[in-house]
Amino acid sequence: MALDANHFAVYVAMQSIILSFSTLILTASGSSFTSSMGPLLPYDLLYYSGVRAYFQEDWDKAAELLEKSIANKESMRRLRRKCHEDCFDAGTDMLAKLDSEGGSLWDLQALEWVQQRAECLRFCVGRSVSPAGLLPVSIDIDYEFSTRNPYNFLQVIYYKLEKLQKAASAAHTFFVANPSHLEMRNNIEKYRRMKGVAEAAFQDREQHKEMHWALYDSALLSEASSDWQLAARKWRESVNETLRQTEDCRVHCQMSPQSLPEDRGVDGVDGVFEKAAVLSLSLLSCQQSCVTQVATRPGRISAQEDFLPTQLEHQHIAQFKADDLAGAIQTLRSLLLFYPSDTDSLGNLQFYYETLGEDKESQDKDKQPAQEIANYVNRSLQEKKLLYFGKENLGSDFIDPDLWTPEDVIPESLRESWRAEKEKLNKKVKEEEKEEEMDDSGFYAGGPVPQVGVTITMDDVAMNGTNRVVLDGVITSKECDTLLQLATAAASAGDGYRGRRSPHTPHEKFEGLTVLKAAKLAQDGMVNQSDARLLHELGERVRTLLDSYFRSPPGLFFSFTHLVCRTAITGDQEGRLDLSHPVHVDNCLLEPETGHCWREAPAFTHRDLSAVLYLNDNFDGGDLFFTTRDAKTVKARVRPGCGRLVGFSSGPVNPHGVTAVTAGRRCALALWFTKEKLHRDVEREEAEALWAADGQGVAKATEDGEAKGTSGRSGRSQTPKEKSRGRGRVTGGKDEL
Ligand SMILES: O=C(O)CCC(=O)C(=O)O
Ligand SMILES: [Fe+3]
Repeated sequence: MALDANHFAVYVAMQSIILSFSTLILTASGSSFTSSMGPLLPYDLLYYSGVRAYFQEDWDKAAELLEKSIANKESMRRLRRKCHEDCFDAGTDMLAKLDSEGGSLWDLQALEWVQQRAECLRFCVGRSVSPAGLLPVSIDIDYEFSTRNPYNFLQVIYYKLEKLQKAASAAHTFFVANPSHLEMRNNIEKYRRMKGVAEAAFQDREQHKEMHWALYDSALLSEASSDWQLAARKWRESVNETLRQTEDCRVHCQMSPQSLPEDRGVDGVDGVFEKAAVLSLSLLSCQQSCVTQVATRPGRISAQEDFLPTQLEHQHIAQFKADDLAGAIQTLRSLLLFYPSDTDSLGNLQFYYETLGEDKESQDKDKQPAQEIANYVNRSLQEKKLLYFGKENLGSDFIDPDLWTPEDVIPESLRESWRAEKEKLNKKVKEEEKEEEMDDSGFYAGGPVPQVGVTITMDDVAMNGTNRVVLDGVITSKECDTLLQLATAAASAGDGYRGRRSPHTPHEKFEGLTVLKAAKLAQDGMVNQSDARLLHELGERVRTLLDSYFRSPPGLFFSFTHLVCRTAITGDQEGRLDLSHPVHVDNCLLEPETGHCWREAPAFTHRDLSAVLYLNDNFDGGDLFFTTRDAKTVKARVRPGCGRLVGFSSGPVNPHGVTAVTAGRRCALALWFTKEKLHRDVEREEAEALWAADGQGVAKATEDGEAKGTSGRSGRSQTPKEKSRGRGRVTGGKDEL
């Protein structure tokens, strides 16, 4: 059976570790793995054993062991949390004596407190966990779990066991944390097309650990639909859940084995006090890093800045709009704990008080900030003071996760070196931006347009930017009509092409049809074969035009194509302020505040050239526009119309969005191209193979980008692909924008 390259490495590493566990495996593989009783077995051991069973293709055993390892990891976490709570008071009576005890005994009392707590925890954890379970887990295993790799194995295992619902759920769970994993994307697409796999199967099994994100997103959604009461409630829940998750993470720092830097650890030269200081600083640093951990979405590399304050900001606005002024004031005062001198917040507070008509005294008395936020901020400030002291005087390391840390907490010497660093960084970012404005994509607008009847309506100059173009006359009105009809026919065919709410706005419906879906619908007789072929063929036409106009380097591959319609939901358009598609960049995550564009998942980082071929203009709104990097100033605007093609390089020089579609249906053929063959659209090839198998050769892209006829290619299997050695394969995202 084929092995994934990464998994092969893991396998080799594991072999040696498995040997040292062999005695335990022998005993464990008897009754303990299947029994829910008895001490908790170490989840790393279960994981190693599960992976071994996987490579032996013992699917039942592999499933059982891997599931058990996931469950045991979770049980371990819960146990630690419970022991933390049970032992919270152990020895605290000693602390009370510290103040009153004269002489030199205070340190013994402090030590006694530490000892009593340690004894309580050791007993509490030790009675439920097997001795091996108390050993530290290797970094490799931690990494495997943090990237949700157990679900990568489980996906294959359940597929082999023909438990497709479970396989789909494992695939989805893995994909949430690995959104750029190309194979899994393909597999998910295939599960979706399989009979007997319900939509409900695509469940994130780890979602309970990331509940705050679900709440955060639903709060945003309520906001977008102006349901302020619900939004205020959701924001409150999201804040509470964020605090809870942070607490959970902090407990984990206390309860899991702490490793010290090599030179400062057990064998270091430090005396007892220095060692104690290093240990406590490493604990505090771990606890502070929970802010970053909780603010990082699964699958993302960077944390969302100012996560908690941002939520409070949203919450108070939602409360105000829901007429809960008292609540808004309390939340705003909580927010002010982070940024006490923020003029906007102070202005808002004043406004709220005036609206309530209260005097200052009753204001201060009644509406104190939420206690849990006050505790959070106080504790964090104390920790930061200690950590900065350690950084300045004890050589320890600390990366402050917060933007709100007041200047006076940071030692002057550090501030100075930071200022210098920041200046250097700013200079670098500016230089990078300049370079990016110049667009290093390898495209150079201004080449010939090799099709009779096509005109250049707007070029870089007319569009105030770099590598942008509007061409007219690319397709005929008959071709527009055919594709519009295809969209309608596919929509009414139902399965695989159901209109759903737009991912960007609740006021519009959104439908997307890929070439492969169209080919399959045609095969099933749901749409015209020739219409489906036209969808494919027009893509080729667009590629030829843009390849030439942008003088692209040899080899421009299709990355994703879909026929997409956005329809205004009637009766739900009043006072719309949102966009049909917010300002974005196609191949990176735009951060308008800094102007930086992060080339990381979930952006489609491999896209190099974007194209939108419009099919109609009988709708209101729906203009495409290009902006500056801060997403504030519109630099160019394009009104869609039949046969109009917009092309632009997909990088940071081209931030763009679409204004709200407030009446009618706006349809376009959206395409993205990539210079990397690895990222070409294999679904497109699958469609071509389908036609070829039916004896209908199609014009197909060859590797160097030329078109030629093909026939007789064999179709690819419709099963999820097993992990394969080497290169990944990609299709564009499903129903993506
Ligand atoms: O439909 C359009 O005009 C642009 C859509 C777009 O920007 C996108 O799908 O990324
Ligand atoms: Fe776009």
